[in-house]
Amino acid sequence: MKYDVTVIGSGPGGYVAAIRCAQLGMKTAIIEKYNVLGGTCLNVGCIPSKALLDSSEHFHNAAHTFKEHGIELENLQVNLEQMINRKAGVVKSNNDGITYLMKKNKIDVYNGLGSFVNKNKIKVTPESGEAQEIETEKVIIATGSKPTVLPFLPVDKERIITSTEALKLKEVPKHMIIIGGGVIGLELGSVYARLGSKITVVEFLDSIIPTMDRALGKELQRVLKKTLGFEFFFQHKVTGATNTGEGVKVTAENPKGETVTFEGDYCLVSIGRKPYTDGLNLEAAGVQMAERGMIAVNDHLETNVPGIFAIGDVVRGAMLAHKAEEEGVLVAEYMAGQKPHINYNLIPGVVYTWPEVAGVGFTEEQLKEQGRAYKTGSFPFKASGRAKASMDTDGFVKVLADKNTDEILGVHMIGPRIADLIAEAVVAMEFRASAEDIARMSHAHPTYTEAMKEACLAATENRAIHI
Ligand SMILES: Cc1cc2nc3c(=O)[nH]c(=O)nc-3n(C[C@H](O)[C@H](O)[C@H](O)COP(=O)(O)OP(=O)(O)OC[C@H]3O[C@@H](n4cnc5c(N)ncnc54)[C@H](O)[C@@H]3O)c2cc1C
Ligand SMILES: NC(=O)c1ccc[n+]([C@@H]2O[C@H](COP(=O)([O-])OP(=O)(O)OC[C@H]3O[C@@H](n4cnc5c(N)ncnc54)[C@H](O)[C@@H]3O)[C@@H](O)[C@H]2O)c1
Repeated sequence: MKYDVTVIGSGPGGYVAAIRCAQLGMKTAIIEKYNVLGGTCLNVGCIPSKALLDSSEHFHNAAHTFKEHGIELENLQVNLEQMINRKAGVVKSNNDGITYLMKKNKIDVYNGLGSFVNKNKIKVTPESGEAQEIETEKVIIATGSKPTVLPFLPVDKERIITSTEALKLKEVPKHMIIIGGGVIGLELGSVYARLGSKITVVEFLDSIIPTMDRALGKELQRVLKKTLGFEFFFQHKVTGATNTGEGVKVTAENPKGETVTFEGDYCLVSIGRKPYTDGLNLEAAGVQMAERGMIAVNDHLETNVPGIFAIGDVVRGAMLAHKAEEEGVLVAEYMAGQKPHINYNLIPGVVYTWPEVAGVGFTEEQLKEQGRAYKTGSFPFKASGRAKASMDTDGFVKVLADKNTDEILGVHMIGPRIADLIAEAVVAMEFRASAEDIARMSHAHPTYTEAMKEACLAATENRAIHI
């Protein structure tokens, strides 16, 4: 079989690229080594983690806030097995959805490991059965990433686990030690803290979610400690972890250079992810690598070999599903002769804790580093009528705008339903709105979105109304 384009990997980068290629009239194939489509995001990432975050949030609210709302429950219990089964059902229904989309767009799906024979020929080796070769004019590599593991942190998938195992535990841990205070650690830590686990986060740097605007990590740390009892150990360099049979022992070096030991029953290693290219046989096509295991690409996401492209977690940039999707669309449109563009500075980052956290554009730290003249406007949710009604008063919206032109340069939020609210900031910034533009737009009352308007009012001339 000969294709115009073959996509290797069916995550959000790969399957979206395949659909866009098919929409543009290319004869398209997609190769996925597992028997289900959707990649990390759908099978062991975004979707299952959000399913468990939702379930655990219901439980936490039932246990802690329902009474205040006048709803009384007796014998509240966690049925973890049902929670995990529901999650599996959510994943399955999305798997089916992608299979349907492949059919609808007449994309041929091959299950098996894809590896280059040469730049126009790919061998597909299924788990069982005969391998076959397909010919192709162009290739999009979308093979994603895997958790980073360190030699002194031997993940045994029993007690010392990664996010993949944490999404299907058979019991609620008594004490989960989390190595790395990034997105995965805080989201999955929240799931189990809400179900009753004690959570200890051991972080190498001096803040959680350290790449986001620093004000967000500070507020999230305060709230997670207050509402879920998280304990944080910063500037601790983890040096080892051992499965003791009944539990785990984690050793770390504290800021004074002393060795400290943490004991728990599970240890989640969430210290980042690394690009995944095992088995691709890139040498056969002559594709060059960049630093840290990434595939090297140019601005059009084309590798050094003309006609071979790479997108998503396997190339530079944020390891996010929506970034991978945009890149998939860009490559398809570029192949079709269009002139697509991605503004990487406006790809939002979201953490699905409660309160949720999100940011887009420059952080205050980045603006300081650039020496840019900027002004800030903030609005706390404790002054929002909507947030008071739902008792979600932690957090704020912070807007950074150019001091001279008033153009919005960054928006950083922590609070209720922020994951959805950040879209307004993205639209505003894509259209290069000023803070006053947003401040003058009507925002429905009472909604959480009013906090964005108020923060823009605060940034404009310090004229927020409700504070
Ligand atoms: C726990 C967790 C939660 C996350 N939550 C979010 C979130 O809420 N929002 C967000 O934006 N991002 C989230 N992410 C990150 C997100 O999952 C990734 O950024 C995204 O999946 C990257 O997409 P991708 O298409 O590049 O690769 P992937 O989704 O990793 O897909 C790559 C696919 O390629 C296949 N493959 C690899 N090699 C071969 C081969 N040789 N032949 C055939 N197939 C191959 C793999 O099996 C896989 O299916 C989360 C990640 C994790 C782990
Ligand atoms: N909501 C989302 O969008 C979402 C959710 C989950 C995962 N993801 C993506 O998946 C990727 C991986 O997530 P992650 O949480 O593993 O990585 P991360 O990069 O978000 O966080 C890793 C954290 O571990 C710390 N760390 C690194 N080495 C350490 C060590 N030896 N000891 C102690 N701390 C150490 C880092 O300083 C950092 O704070 C991220 O790039 C993220 O974008 C996104």
